Amino acid sequence: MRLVDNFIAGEYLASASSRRFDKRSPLDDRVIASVAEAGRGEIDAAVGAARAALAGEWGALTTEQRVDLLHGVANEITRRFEDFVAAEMADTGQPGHVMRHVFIPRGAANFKVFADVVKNVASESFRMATPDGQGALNYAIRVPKGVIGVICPWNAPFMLMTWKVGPALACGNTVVVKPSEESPQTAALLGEVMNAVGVPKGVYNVVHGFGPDSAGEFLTQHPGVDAITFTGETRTGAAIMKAASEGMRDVSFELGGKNAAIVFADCDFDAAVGTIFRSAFLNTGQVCLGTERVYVERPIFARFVQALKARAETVKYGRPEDHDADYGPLISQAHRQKVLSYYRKAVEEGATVVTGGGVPEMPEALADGAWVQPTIWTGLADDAAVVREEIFGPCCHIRPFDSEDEVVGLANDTVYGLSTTIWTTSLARAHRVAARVEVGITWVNSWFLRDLRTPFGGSKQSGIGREGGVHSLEFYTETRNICVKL
Ligand SMILES: NC(=O)C1=CN([C@@H]2O[C@H](COP(=O)(O)OP(=O)(O)OC[C@H]3O[C@@H](n4cnc5c(N)ncnc54)[C@H](O)[C@@H]3O)[C@@H](O)[C@H]2O)C=CC1
Ligand SMILES: O=C(O)/C=C/C=C(\O)C(=O)O
Repeated sequence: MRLVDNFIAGEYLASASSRRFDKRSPLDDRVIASVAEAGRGEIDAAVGAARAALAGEWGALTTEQRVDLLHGVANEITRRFEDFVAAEMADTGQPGHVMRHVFIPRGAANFKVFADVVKNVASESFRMATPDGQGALNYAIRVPKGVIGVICPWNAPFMLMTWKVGPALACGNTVVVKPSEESPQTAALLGEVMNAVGVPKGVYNVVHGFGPDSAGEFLTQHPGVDAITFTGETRTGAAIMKAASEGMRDVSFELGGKNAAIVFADCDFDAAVGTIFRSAFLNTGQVCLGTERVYVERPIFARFVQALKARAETVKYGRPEDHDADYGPLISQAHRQKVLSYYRKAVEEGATVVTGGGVPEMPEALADGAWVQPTIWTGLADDAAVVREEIFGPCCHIRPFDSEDEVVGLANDTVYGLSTTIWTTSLARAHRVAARVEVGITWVNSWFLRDLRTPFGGSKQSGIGREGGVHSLEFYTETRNICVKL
């Protein structure tokens, strides 16, 4: 069993209270790690180390020196690639090929891309007229915000954590990261990378624990934290926003979703089925950008339901290291209870269960894991809880529609607004519908194609702010204007 400790000022430390919690494997519920739970003392120490680093060596680096260090971090992640893959597979139980091709390379890219953004971004300037005719020159400078509190979820832990830490450090901030209690290992491992590359002590700190009355709450309430970036549940975002209002700290939130796929009859049918299969079931449905509502134009509705069902019934359950396996367990027994409660509710609400709806038969060694079947429903009312609430599991409801106006209304009939996918071969319709759907991110004839320079974030209750490319600079720096009389 692994010991996972806090990482504060460049050192791995247990907590002064000696409190630890167990991390269990999603595959079979075995305890795989004992994690130090940070108390208020550790949060004070981590925030203090982060403040000291700002005032010390880190704060004195030039942009070019910082950029070089962050390229070094990316290269060291790549050198330690298999260690990160192993740590993430252990925490999440998800297939190795997803770690190798998506989540861990993205972690390295998150450092490289934002280092390059910061190196190449221009600052704005305006020459103005003055009564004496000489004029004045305004120019803006960007300064780091300070100490950033980084609160992360468990579903793609390394990718989502570095998506925040990369730009925060590129902009010259320091960070205190609170990974999810369900996925502590890759954030801890990144401390070794920081030390190996020579990132000054205190720039990157990690504190472990839970949310309320634990490390998450202590960190977000800490007055030494200048801004908070968070990915996770909308309700948690509301609690963090309250904490951030003390001291008027800025927040950047990526929250829940109930994302729609809109499939028109003129679509490339096989591409739509194949990609919606991935968007509903990749990572066992635990992707905030994933699809839980599918709207299909009536002429192809029945064929689409049958094709997605056939595809869902081909998933191969297994351990992350099984080359054949493309489908893992949910993150935890607690999350499984939540997802299964929606499986039951769907039936109570009158759904037709097209496929799944329960727990698969697993071999004895995996019988205690958090496995659930990929599940498809039809026939639910638009106001059913299963159609309205984020489940965050491998499931979707498919409903027919008859017109463009109708489907836009259905897609927008939600408190969420994270992402959508539109499937059509009509260019005009794609542009028209994309402009009307109230979400931060729309993919046409695709899903999860990520260019890290683009604005990323949610509308309505799916988030606050945009990150990505120069948009990240808006959150991770403060812009100051300097006006020089000529
Ligand atoms: N949009 C997304 O990317 C994600 C959405 N979710 C949603 O959240 C649900 C529950 O997953 P959780 O990990 O429990 O999400 P969560 O929002 O409860 O937790 C995310 C992070 O926030 C921390 N946290 C929780 N309460 C806090 C508080 N009061 N103050 C400070 N930090 C706090 C947690 O310890 C964790 O690190 C999922 O079922 C799903 O619906 C979860 C993960 C990602
Ligand atoms: O690609 C990104 O930067 C973020 C993706 C977000 C998720 O996959 C998620 O939160 O589930």
